Amino acid sequence: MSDNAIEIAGLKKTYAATGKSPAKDALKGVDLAIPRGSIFGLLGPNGAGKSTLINILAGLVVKSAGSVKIWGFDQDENPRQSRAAIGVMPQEPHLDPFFTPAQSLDVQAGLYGVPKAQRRTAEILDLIGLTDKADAYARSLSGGMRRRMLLGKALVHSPQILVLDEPTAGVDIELRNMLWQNVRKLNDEGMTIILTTHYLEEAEQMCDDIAIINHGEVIIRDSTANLLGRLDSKTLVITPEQAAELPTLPEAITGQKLADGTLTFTYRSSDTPADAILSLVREAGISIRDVKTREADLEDVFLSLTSSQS
Ligand SMILES: Nc1ncnc2c1ncn2[C@@H]1O[C@H](COP(=O)(O)OP(=O)(O)OP(=O)(O)O)[C@@H](O)[C@H]1O
Repeated sequence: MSDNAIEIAGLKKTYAATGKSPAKDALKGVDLAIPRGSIFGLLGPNGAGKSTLINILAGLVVKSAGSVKIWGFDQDENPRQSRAAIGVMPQEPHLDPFFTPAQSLDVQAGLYGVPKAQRRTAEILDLIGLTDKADAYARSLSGGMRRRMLLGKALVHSPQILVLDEPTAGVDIELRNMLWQNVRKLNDEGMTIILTTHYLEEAEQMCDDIAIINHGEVIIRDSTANLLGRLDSKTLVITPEQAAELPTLPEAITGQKLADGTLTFTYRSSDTPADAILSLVREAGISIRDVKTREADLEDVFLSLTSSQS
């Protein structure tokens, strides 16, 4: 059996033309393998095709071409098994107005054919911190609690793979922390996690591997560590003792004077030692009050890869 949780080959999706909008190739032949046990980030600008990909995995959108294997089960040949292996936490909280949280989880488990004796309602309510709301009226749940329910519902059938579509968009810090703690815990217990997020700092902290999608294609897929190593650019941030102008710089160094008088120097650490910049600054007669360095982060990598394509 393969070591991949997900194997996607030649995946295409064309949304048919409607009224005035022409047909849209949302995925143009995606190949992607997601290792078992990993936390995998699917990133990309708006409209890149991330939701389309996730919705195909979730069985909500029908692909136009290609193959999708979930936990080794081909979606077309073994639809039931492939669906049982994956749980999806969608973006939008939606409320089951007639069910309490406990009932709602129970109904969801029923939809997945989980026998009563194997239902984990109490355990899931505890995980998502809603034990004391188990029997509350649905309408009394806050927006944050409704989000928690989305996570709970994605877990009722004990899937091997959990997909989170923008789980922290617009949520407060407490809920964000709770979500990430749960993601780490589930991953430590062996669950494969796939997530999309617009917060690149979060992806940098959480994900072992990352794929960046742009215009319906995977433009890069690598470990987070390798991606960060791709740009060996560094920035030296200097606060001068007195107001100072940027000195004349060689081509390999890009300088900027910020509104607060701080001078920044961006350079490739493999070509230019920081000392060369400090010498240039001193030779220009600038005395240094403070100096800091900043490494390239995932945002820099993301922009360098996607901006050349748009
Ligand atoms: N149901 C649909 N019918 C027609 N076109 C669609 C449909 N859903 C998405 N698209 C188009 O397909 C492309 C990919 O959209 P998708 O929602 O997958 O991107 P995304 O990367 O998830 O973006 P976002 O981060 O904004 O959610 C976009 O151009 C979008 O307008």
